[in-house]
Amino acid sequence: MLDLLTLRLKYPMIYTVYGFAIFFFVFWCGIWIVHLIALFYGKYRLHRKVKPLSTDEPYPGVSILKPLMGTDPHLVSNLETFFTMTYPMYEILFCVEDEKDPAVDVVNALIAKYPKTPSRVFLGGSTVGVNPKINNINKAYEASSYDLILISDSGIRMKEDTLLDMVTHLTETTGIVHQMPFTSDRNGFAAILEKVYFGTAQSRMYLGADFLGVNCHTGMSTLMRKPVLEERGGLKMFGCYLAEDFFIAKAFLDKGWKTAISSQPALQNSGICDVNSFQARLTRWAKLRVAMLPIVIFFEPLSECMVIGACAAWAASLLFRWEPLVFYLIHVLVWFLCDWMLLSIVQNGSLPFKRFDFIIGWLFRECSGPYLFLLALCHPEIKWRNRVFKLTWGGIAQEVKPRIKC
Ligand SMILES: CCCCCCCC/C=C\CCCCCCCC(=O)N[C@@H](CO)[C@H](O)/C=C/CCCCCCCCCCCCC
Ligand SMILES: O=c1ccn([C@@H]2O[C@H](COP(=O)(O)OP(=O)(O)O[C@H]3OC[C@@H](O)[C@H](O)[C@H]3O)[C@@H](O)[C@H]2O)c(=O)[nH]1
Repeated sequence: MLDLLTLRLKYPMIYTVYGFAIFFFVFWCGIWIVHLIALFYGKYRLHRKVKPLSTDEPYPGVSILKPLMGTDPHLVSNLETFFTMTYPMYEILFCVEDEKDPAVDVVNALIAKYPKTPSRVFLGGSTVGVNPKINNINKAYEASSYDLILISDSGIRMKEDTLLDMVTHLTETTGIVHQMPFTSDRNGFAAILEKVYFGTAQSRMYLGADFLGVNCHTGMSTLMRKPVLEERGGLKMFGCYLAEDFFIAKAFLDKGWKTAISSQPALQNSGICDVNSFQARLTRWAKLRVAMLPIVIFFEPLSECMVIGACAAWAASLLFRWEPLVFYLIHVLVWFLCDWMLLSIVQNGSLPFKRFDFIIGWLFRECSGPYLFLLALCHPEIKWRNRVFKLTWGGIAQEVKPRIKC
């Protein structure tokens, strides 16, 4: 009788343990496929020579929306790159919420310096939702002259041909072309950390997602078709989300449009570059992802090198009797080498730091990543610039001291 009871308890336990081991091992194999996709697809897709559009058609005009809030030591030179692009037909619409913001003087000086580039300033914003970026740019969006809208955050730097590169990727079936987040070359440990993160962990998932058509649209530099947005009621309809980028792309995908990354990654070049604000930003983004897609609570930590390595080492020791420590160390080493290759592909040129800096930056990122994610889960309130928000499941945002109902 006792034996029968022991057997009844023992077998489900064994099945469960082996079930977990098989799941971890299969997931680990899946992650290596994502590594391979990112390496091959990144090599094939990024940094292609920009081809001019066919001479039969005129270049489509682009309205560039620049939400600004405050200044930093790089703001002038970053904004200046928007005036020196070679694209033939575009306008720049600067948006500043607070009329006393020092960014207003910066913008006015640049407009005076480049009188031939059509540009305007929109002050005061308009309260169409809770998302302060949407509130800031909606007036300019409504006043924009062209059917293509480029939303470009304040810290973004453009090359002369970046806009052309984005427009050439906008095929007949593509509704949105976005730049994969990356960074320009800056000095200091925080800059290394940012480059390592965006060029490895994030690029891997971003390239994997773009290859498989999964929505990973990040709105720091994104070109979209205004008529499609208009069909959905305009930009203001997305003001109730903090992750407006994700929901805009979802609206396009639901309507049958494709989204695509451009060949040049986004050069983030904010003059504020420190470890704390970088980590706060990653934590904020993680909170957005968790609220929009709760399944990432489980999968995102598992996609981290150190976590999946440990799970797979345990699984391999159980399933195949492989030595777990050796397995784990080889796993970390190969992951590290793949990340180095991926970063070199995304950078497409010499890196502004030594290999030793990469090792330190990479170890710091890989060890802090799971901790930051845990922090995001424990403190779901979101602080963005001078406001605090909370998100309900599904991604609808509420300001903690609400100014408008959404
Ligand atoms: C075996 C495959 C396992 C897949 C595990 C997926 C775990 C997700 C891990 C990392 C997420 C990186 C996502 C890309 C960048 C997102 C940056 C971001 O958070 N941006 C927000 C702010 O601008 C924005 O609102 C969010 C945009 C989209 C978020 C989408 C998250 C899901 C991405 C899933 C990627 C799956 C890749 C699949 C490859 C097989
Ligand atoms: O209160 C604000 C906050 C931000 N912004 C503007 O919004 C842009 C992005 O702001 P930050 O650089 O602080 O934030 P992030 O880089 O994290 O933004 C990113 O994540 C959240 C998404 O909604 C954004 O689309 C994406 O760009 C900047 O151009 C900034 O000037 C405002 O206009 N008002």
